[in-house]
Amino acid sequence: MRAMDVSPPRAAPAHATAAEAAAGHRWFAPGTHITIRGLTKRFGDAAVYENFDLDIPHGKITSVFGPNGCGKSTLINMIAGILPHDGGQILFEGKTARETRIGYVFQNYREAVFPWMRAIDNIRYPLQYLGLSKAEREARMDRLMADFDVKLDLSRYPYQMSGGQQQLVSIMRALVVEPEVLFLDEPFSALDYEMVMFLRERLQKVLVGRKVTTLLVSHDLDEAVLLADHVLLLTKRPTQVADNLPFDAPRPRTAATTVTPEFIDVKTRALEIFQREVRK
Ligand SMILES: Nc1ncnc2c1ncn2[C@@H]1O[C@H](COP(=O)(O)OP(=O)(O)OP(=O)(O)O)[C@@H](O)[C@H]1O
Repeated sequence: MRAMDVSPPRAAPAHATAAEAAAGHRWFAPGTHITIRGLTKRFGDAAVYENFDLDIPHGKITSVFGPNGCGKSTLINMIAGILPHDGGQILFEGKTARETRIGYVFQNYREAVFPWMRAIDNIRYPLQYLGLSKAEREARMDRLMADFDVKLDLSRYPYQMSGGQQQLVSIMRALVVEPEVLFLDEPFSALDYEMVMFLRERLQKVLVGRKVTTLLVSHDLDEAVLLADHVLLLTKRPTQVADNLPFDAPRPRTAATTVTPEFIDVKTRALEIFQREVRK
């Protein structure tokens, strides 16, 4: 039997190769939170990912953008550990997804919130699994309420709330565990614009303030760029990284950010890369 690798995770001076990853190395480049090496995923005979490598930076927001069906949701679901992969390695500073506190916000909030629970109980729900004292659970709830500055009556049930309000509940529920990594799959796509602006603004404040490593899948290029520290552009299948564009405009970013030259420059470059990939 092979001895288990019980050495502590360690930062590496350079990137690990896929072969090193396959050999069970748990080291990671400084500043990197998620290290993906040699990732492979097939659905039947169709390879979605083949020997895919990626480093995701710590405490930053990375937007994932790419051609239709290239595997954006598949990627974040594999990283989050809710979809198995066929080969390769995904580590969070040397740890597995199970050893990492993760939050996930789905596009379909109607299926994500518990209809039989009041909004406040939906938000509080995951805290019972963290083994915290009552005082600490209450402190977490208070911090979250203060961060979001919610004016909403949270004693209501989901059916008494608008779609945007339900998505706010599901975002708050994902954040109450104070995740190290947050996954957002098209979180605003079915919401009205006023609510989208409110959620973008509050979410940015919390994620940047708490330095949560975030992966956001968005079909809206404006949104992908607006919220991101890095815009990860993917190719068609088998999917590879087409480019990874940094965007370091000051925060908070608002609708006014979208008319700045920096924003337009990154968006234009992203669009060129996207169109090149779609035409291939
Ligand atoms: N459970 C599954 N069984 C078979 N094929 C699947 C399954 N899940 C995804 N696929 C296929 O894998 C590919 C990637 O799917 P995925 O949903 O990750 O892409 P996406 O980039 O998020 O798509 P979209 O742009 O439509 O949101 C698609 O061709 C999809 O049809």
